[in-house]
Amino acid sequence: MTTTTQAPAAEAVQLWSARKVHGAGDQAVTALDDVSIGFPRGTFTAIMGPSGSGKSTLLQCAAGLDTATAGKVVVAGVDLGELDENDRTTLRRDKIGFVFQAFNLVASLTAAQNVELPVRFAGKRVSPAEVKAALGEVGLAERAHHRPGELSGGQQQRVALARALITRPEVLFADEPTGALDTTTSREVLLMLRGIVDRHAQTVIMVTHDPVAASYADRVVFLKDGRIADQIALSPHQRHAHPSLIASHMAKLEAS
Ligand SMILES: Nc1ncnc2c1ncn2[C@@H]1O[C@H](COP(=O)(O)OP(=O)(O)OP(=O)(O)O)[C@@H](O)[C@H]1O
Repeated sequence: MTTTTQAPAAEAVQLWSARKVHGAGDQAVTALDDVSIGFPRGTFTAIMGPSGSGKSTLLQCAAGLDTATAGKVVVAGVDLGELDENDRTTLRRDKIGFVFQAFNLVASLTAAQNVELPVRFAGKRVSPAEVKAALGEVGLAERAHHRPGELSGGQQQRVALARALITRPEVLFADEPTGALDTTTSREVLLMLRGIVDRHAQTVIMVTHDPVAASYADRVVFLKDGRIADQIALSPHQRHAHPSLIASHMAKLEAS
């Protein structure tokens, strides 16, 4: 894999003038329009914005699941534009964790076997102690042998979180991780995300429509029409307490 050192060490992910155009000709849609932003290591960023503002596109380009049409995306010091598809897949496997709204667990496997999967995919030996520790970290050590169907939605998302973190990724991308959960279980998952940032200096980038979910982050970035329209930094004592502040920024953005 080609490695470069363009990214300042402090940034886990950096976009420079990133542009993404879907389709061509009359059908062309500019989903990301000259976006430059850094995601410092050990921080939790929420990405919000109206429907169609480019949140998923930003996440997909930043995670190497899609390629920017122009500009540069650097993850863990590696310029994604310099990688071929194989190297991008390797980078995603080794450096990036994902959690999705739909959990995406394998129904026939136990919680422990689901958590082991990324290690197996990387062709590495699975350490039962590490799997146990990963499940312990999300409070599910006692549920290691349960299948997803025997777990609540919140517990399934916590297994997905343990699976995403077992490879100690440089960055964890979360796409509406609480979208399918009720208020109580959402809170458990958000506290867990907050905890891995605070305790393990994990970098988390989360797309959400929910101001309450966004209020667990250090920073909320608002997109509109493919551009960064606004940002708010939340100090530790402002967090959780200000979903209404975030909601009012969103309302202003949607009205403008
Ligand atoms: N594969 C695609 N082909 C064509 N247009 C696309 C494609 N993917 C996204 N778009 C368009 O790009 C723009 C940004 O889409 P994107 O999904 O990134 O927005 P979003 O903010 O995540 O939206 P939502 O909140 O509704 O999920 C939209 O206008 C969308 O229709």
